[in-house]
Amino acid sequence: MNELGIVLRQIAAEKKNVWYSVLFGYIGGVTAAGLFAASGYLISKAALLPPVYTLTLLIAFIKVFGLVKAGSKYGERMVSHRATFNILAGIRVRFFEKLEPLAPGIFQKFRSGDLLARITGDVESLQNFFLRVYYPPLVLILVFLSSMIFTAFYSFWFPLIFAAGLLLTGLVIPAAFALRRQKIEEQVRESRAALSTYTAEVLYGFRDLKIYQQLESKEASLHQSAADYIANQERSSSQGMFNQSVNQAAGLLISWGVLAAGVYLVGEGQLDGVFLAMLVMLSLSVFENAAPMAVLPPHLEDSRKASSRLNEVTDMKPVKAEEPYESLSDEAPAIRFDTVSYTHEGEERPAVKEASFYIPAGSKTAIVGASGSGKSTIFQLLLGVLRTSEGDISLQNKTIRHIESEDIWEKSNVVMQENHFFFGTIRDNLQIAREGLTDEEMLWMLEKVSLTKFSLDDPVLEKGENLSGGERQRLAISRALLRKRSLWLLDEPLSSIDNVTSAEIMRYFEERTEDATVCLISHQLSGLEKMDQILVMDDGQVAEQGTYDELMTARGMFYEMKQIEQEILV
Ligand SMILES: Nc1ncnc2c1ncn2[C@@H]1O[C@H](COP(=O)(O)OP(=O)(O)OP(=O)(O)O)[C@@H](O)[C@H]1O
Repeated sequence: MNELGIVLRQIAAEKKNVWYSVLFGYIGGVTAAGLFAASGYLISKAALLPPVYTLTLLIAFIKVFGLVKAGSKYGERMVSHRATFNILAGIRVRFFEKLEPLAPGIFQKFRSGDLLARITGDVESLQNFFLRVYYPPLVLILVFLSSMIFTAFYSFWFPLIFAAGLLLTGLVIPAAFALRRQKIEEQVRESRAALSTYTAEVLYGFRDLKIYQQLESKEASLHQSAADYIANQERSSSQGMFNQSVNQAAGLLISWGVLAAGVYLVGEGQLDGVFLAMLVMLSLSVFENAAPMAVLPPHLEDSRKASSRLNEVTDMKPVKAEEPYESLSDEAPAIRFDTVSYTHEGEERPAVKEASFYIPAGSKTAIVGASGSGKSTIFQLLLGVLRTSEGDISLQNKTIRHIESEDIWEKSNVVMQENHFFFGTIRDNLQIAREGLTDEEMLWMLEKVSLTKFSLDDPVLEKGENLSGGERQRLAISRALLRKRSLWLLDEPLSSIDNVTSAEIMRYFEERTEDATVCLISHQLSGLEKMDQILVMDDGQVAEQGTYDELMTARGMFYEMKQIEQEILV
């Protein structure tokens, strides 16, 4: 039951609606039984030609029972569904609250389609926990107990038959079906996750699949997984109906048992025959409530599995700062890496090995090195997206262990190789830089990054699909420039931009960042003469560091890289 904690906590928060659901459910069940029982009694009594006022009274009772039953069933549906929606909303909010701090590293563990299936399908399936597992058995037991007390006035046999019937329809039959259902529900869940994963892959990889002419085969897999999901759903619901029907048939058999016992007791002179129809009708009505019990175990199992899948995500520990927390000032930070190592999850080789360097406050540092040498990992460590216990990183002489990642992000301007753009307009995408930005400021910035062909109202498609690679980079850098922060982390921000435009942007950038600490990852070695320091990464290690002139004089790795670059350019 531990794994159901996520839904039980939300149910506890809905106490009032839960109690009302039980109350209305109980009144509905008892009045339905009363309605049937009174009808049975009326039919028998009418045959004995009683005074008219007796019949009128009975009919009035039936009408009242009918009205109260309808009202309370309506009330039960309303409050139980209100409770369910509130519970689902609460679970979603809680899930997202837990997911948010995990977001930077979440895709190392989960595929996006699978996450989507958890957020939608698994949360959705938890609605059955409250509606079918949590409170209906309570209502059923209360209605049964009331009926048993009522029928005990006629003979002790009736409560005994009712109890045996409750055991059979509420426990034995549902338990017998549980195992078979469990397997089917597992298949439904798996096929739903597969469908969601295939859908995400086809959507995200549509262009590449088309280019590599693999779209058809992927689409075929997608159709197959959709067909599997539908087939599994069909099997699941037809089996659910079958189980309910068997349970209903068992309930009818019990009612036959009530009839048989009643006939015997009438024959023995222990029961007045006028009550026979009433008792049978009562039993029919009460056992009708027991039929849905057949689907309780699978719903319980389904909810347990769905909760565990959600817990798998929410139990992940976010990379967090430790106490005592320290905060960064708005000043440009000095950065120190002291024998820092980091190995990515699932990898054996460290991406960064015992890296040590110092970046003075307000200085400009370039990080160069072959692809895969650990440059981006250094940035992720610096941003607190990744954390390591091997070595220490400090910002403004404070160890990063005590600084919350949000604090670092708040003080930084980050332009990565790929930056995200939202569906909307250029204005929407620039406005996220800072509150209160005016159109003039944004237009001015677009001019500085040579994006004058765009107006602020021009549309931007999801992920900036309608922009070229260079335009996306320029938009990203202009967004960062509008933020005005004192730490700049740039991961090849101009790699898709032509040299002339790139040089212009860099000139403006240098003006704007005179006092800031700037770290620039670059594959291009020209223009690095202006940097205060260059770090050369090789296989996760800092192989060389110094000014441009120092490295060229040393004739080491940087010098060799420069020679190769020149040979290629000539
Ligand atoms: N999320 C990850 N999970 C596992 N390994 C990773 C992950 N990200 C990077 N790596 C590995 O860590 C090493 C360093 O990668 P990193 O991205 O830091 O290199 P880089 O120097 O920035 O490369 P590039 O210049 O191509 O961007 C590589 O071997 C890479 O395969």
